[in-house]
Amino acid sequence: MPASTATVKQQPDRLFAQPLDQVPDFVFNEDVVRVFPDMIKRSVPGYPTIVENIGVLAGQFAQPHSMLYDLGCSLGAVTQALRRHVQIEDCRVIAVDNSNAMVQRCREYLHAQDSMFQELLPVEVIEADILSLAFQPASLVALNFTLQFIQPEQRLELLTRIRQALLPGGALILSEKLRFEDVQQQELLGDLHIAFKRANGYSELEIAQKRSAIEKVMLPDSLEQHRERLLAAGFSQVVPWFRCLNFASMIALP
Ligand SMILES: Nc1ncnc2c1ncn2[C@@H]1O[C@H](C[S@+](CC[C@H]([NH3+])C(=O)[O-])CC(=O)[O-])[C@@H](O)[C@H]1O
Ligand SMILES: O=C(O)C(=O)Cc1ccccc1
Repeated sequence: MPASTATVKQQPDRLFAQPLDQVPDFVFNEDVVRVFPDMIKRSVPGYPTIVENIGVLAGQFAQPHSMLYDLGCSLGAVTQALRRHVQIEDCRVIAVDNSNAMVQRCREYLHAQDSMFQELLPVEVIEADILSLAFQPASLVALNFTLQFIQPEQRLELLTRIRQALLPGGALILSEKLRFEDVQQQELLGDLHIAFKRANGYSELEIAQKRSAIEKVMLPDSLEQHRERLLAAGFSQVVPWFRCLNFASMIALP
């Protein structure tokens, strides 16, 4: 499908604009898919910079005859960036998400990318739970704002399995919203994030309703928790490479 046909299905995010009697828990369904590119750009400070630079970083870590994983790929923004930046022999991108609505639209967008550019890395989009995935030897794994949606007690095991699949010289790139142990820091960065959303056109009602929709399903950790868990999973080094307000991205080396 040409990109123009695909993009008309995108809409501005007004999902929480009307008052709701009860705000349901956030799910990645068809309604979210329609507004997702707008939602994530207006909600996550630095998102476009992070996505593009994951492609650039991948160019340094990707190795011939290995897999590049995009875990919790949503509409495949990271997969597209990987394919823009990595041209290495016998590399394949494996994009995984457990939302059927996301996976369907992701495949459409990747077909559009295929029709516009030649010699892109082959890609496979899999609808699956990343917790039950058998990883093949990988030189790059991206968890771009996905770990925060995994049950906290399952995070260490997932990271351990990713670590075991990583080849020497490869990397995990982990991007997350951060929580802060210090009450004042939490309040300041939380308020600044709200100011970011307001500046991007969200009303107080939209901000409040979205907050209650995600509070039980998206559970951020602190930078210290991330570092300690990554080391416990067997990574040797954790290097934060991007930070904007309460959002950060780290490179974890095997
Ligand atoms: N257990 C799971 N297995 C597979 N997928 C999952 C699971 N849990 C959640 N997801 C998927 O993880 C994605 C999280 S969004 C990632 C953005 C993307 N990386 C981007 O760079 O645009 C982040 C956000 O919306 O803040 C959703 O598509 C879920 O369906
Ligand atoms: O909207 C928020 O407040 C967030 O923290 C980020 C987000 C972005 C997209 C879906 C769910 C959460």
